[in-house]
Amino acid sequence: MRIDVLTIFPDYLAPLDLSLVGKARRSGLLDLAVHDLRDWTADRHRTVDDTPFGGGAGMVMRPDVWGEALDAVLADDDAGQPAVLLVPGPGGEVLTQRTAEELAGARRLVIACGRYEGIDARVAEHYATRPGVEVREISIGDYVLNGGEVAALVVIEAVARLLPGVVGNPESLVEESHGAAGLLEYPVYTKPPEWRGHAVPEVLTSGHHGKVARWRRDRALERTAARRPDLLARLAPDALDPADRRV
Ligand SMILES: Nc1cc(-c2cccs2)n[nH]1
Repeated sequence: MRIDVLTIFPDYLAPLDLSLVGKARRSGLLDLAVHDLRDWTADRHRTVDDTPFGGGAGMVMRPDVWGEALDAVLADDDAGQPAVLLVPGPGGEVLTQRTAEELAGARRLVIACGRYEGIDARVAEHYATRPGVEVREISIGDYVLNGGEVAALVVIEAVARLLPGVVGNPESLVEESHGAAGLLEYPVYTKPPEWRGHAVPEVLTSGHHGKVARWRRDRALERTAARRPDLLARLAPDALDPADRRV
């Protein structure tokens, strides 16, 4: 997968050199480039914004600069791959694990990080008509950030970890919260067996794999019912087996 990020704060994306995403880039599993939007400005001051038509506070990001940048980035591809143009914003579709799974299936993501009061609306309008480009505005939650860079980091991590080969044990993707099982994850423990008077649940040290699996499933169901009953309601009817019903 190829991901291009356009931003006026490239250093905000420095964490993408670290940990699993950094490893995926170095191993070639993920081709990720961060671009400084100001490289496509034409004036001495490298201006990317201007006052809003209709008045009001703040500044709006100029369509001409974004147009030059996006044309250049979209044109730079090996075989005319279709691209998803992601525009982070509080008014977008809220990112869920399902969205991340969908995006992980894309060949290319281009992420346009807005700042100020946002990007001129004609940019999204224009690229939505571009063959081979799908425009999606993405929110990472119902709160307001100062720019799209943090949202880009969240989207990239949620997507990159789903790419084959990025996480060591793909099985762990099934039982994590919001994973394929559709439940919250069960509680986990490691050594020492007793810590400050708290013992590890005996079943986990019994060596009885069937009982451990049942215990974990029960805890995941209990947690989901207590904290996120909405997730239980969404489960496919056949996702719960008779043994689950007793939780
Ligand atoms: N979820 C979310 C995204 C955002 C912003 C993206 C770009 C500017 S503000 N705020 N909240």
